[in-house]
Amino acid sequence: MDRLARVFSQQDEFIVLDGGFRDEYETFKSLDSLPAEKLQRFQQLTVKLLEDLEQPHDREKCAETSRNLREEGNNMFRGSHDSERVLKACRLYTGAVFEAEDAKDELALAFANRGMALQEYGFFREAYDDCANALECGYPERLRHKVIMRQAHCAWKLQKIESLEEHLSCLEQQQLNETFLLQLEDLKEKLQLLKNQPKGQETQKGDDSRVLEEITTDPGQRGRYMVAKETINQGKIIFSERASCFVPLEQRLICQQCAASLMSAPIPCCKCHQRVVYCSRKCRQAHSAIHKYECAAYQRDLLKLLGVSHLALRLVLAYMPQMMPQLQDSTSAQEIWDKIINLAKTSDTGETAPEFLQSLRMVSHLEQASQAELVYHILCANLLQFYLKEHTMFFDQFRSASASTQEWQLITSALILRSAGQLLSNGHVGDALLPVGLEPNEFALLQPDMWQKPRHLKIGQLHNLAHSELITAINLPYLSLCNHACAPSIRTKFDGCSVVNYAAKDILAGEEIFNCYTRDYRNSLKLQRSEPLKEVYKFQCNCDKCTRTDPDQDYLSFHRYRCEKTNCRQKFLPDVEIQRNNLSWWLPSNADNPIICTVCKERQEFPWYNEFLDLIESFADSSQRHALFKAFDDLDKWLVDHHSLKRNLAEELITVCFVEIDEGTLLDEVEYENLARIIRKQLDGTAAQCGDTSMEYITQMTYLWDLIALKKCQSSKKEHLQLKGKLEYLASEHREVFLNYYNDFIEQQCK
Ligand SMILES: C[S@@+](CC[C@H](N)C(=O)[O-])C[C@H]1O[C@@H](n2cnc3c(N)ncnc32)[C@H](O)[C@@H]1O
Repeated sequence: MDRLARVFSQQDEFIVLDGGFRDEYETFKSLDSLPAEKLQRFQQLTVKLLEDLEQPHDREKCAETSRNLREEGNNMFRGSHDSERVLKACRLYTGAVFEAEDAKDELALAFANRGMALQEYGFFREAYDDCANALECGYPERLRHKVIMRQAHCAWKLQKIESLEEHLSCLEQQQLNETFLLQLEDLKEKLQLLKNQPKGQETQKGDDSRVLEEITTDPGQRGRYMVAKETINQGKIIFSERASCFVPLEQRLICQQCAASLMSAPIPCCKCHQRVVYCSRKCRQAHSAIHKYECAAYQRDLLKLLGVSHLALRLVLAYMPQMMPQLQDSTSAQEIWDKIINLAKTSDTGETAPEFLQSLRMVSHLEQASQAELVYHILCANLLQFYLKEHTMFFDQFRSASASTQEWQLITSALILRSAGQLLSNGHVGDALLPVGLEPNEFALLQPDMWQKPRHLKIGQLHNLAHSELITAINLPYLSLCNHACAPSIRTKFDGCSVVNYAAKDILAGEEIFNCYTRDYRNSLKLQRSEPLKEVYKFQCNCDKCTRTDPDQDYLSFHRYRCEKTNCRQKFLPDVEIQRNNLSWWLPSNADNPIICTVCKERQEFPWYNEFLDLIESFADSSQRHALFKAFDDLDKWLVDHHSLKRNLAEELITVCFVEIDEGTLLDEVEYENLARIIRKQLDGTAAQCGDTSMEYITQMTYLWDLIALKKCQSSKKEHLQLKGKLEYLASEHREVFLNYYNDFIEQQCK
């Protein structure tokens, strides 16, 4: 980052924005028209930066590290084949696959061995892919029949008749020993059985594809927005959208094509130093049209430095081929740019318009950005365009176009800048559930302590998925048409690179459908929301919640106290102004912001707070636990209704309890019931403040599921079904895991 900041601060002085920002094209045109010597100095800095980012690569070292990990995997696999050891071997082999990088011989062996372990564990689709990976990387000729046999076996398990036929016919042409001949005969019989099997009925999809919403335009600042065409009941799906452009946040190792976060056999790009992975060969193939232009940037670890401009680059890489038919006859950069702007002005805004057109039409407030912010985005766009020119074949696609390559370079810089500006006020971030405390280079499905078989957790392990993280920055131009209100009308479920939007309440015909760009009115003060809305989205919120006489009443209802002074003991709501708009005094950053009783004006000392934390610390000591549960109940004396601190303290208590349980501490019956009671109370508080379909609710719910699965608390069938109903709001990869857990351990208790 330092290096980038240094170069950008040197390049800064070359950017002259006399007369302000006109548009993206004019900005780069004026940069291009700098005196030749200046322009050369400016671009030399870019060249030097890209050179400096190059990283040394020692293939020998990679091969050695990979070999060692593979051997460790072999030792693990050679022992007993209990499922935990097999999964440990898969994890070690995954390390070998990653570390091999482009040391192809080692890579082939690592893939082959991982395929063997995955097959043993029951991940047949992934094992099949790994066999293909091993063969592709040049697995030794004399042993290839072993890998093909394994592939055939997986194809049989996956009921892929054509692939099975193909592999068997390939094996028939090989010289096989007796054991392999027997296996071949066996698989041939299995193939016949598969072929004779009656075909499964095609399931009819219900046709509920009525469009419930439409886009309207306000000529003023509010621009386009979404309204309900008919009454939409709470919980109904309003619309879904699949994004073709997203980037992993914080260099997270999720599938670059489908954003899957639960991977048992991640396939890395072997060239870009373990920074890019796919969940399958299919995804790797589908992403190759983008990755061929990004690989060299990942090799230099350039993209993590560029924030929103990386996503902007993806938009340009993905949409350029779709725009080309309309642009390729233009003879000058000016003409191309005018056509792009005209495309963006056409009126077709619906869900059915191609994604690139929907994206071209997204609003941008770049003209209102500060000079420093603007210059930063200009320099990022310039850097990326220069990178594409020097290190990729990106500009080859313009060879048959009428305008010159230089003109396409200008257009590319301008488009990256334009997309970045649009994404600043239209981009979204997607979340997913991940195991608590997972290292960035570890994979959830390969954690041996958690799983009993593929996608089936061990009993009592669901809470280890109780951690929601932001994993993608994602372009969803249709969802972006929703304007903001502090009480959103939708609940957005992120499912990989798709979203499903549910009605968060009943919406009447003709009513506007709002998203919420910030924390909502129950989770923030008006002032805390209005700053980012002004800063990032450039408007002042006039929604119902912000314009009522007491705009903070809902948030404050989660901050009601009873005064601790004996001569007062009145219920009070803190005064937002006196509290300097920050009521979370328990956070270390707010330590100098004590709460004052608005009735007696006395400062509150909250002695019970530290006492409670001390009791949590000594949770392992069974003699203290009773006092802790009692202290939790006593919080009701000072924290009124669903005070948000009560939720926080419940969370601390529940987390510590489960850490102890995971480490083997056994609670007695009463303690478990107490714990279940606290979790239920916590869920009630979460439902009140965040909603009972929120990620907060779902993550907290996992603790109760574990106690029910372990038969450690009383629960009713009604409660089980209520909890099961929340699965709807999970991404499909997680829903499968939760549903397996329900079926494995909870369903039977309903009978
Ligand atoms: C994600 S876009 C929403 C769609 C946008 N109205 C359009 O025409 O494309 C965000 C921008 O819409 C405008 N906007 C969104 N909500 C608004 C509101 N409640 N009041 C005024 N403007 C709003 C702001 O310009 C904001 O930067």
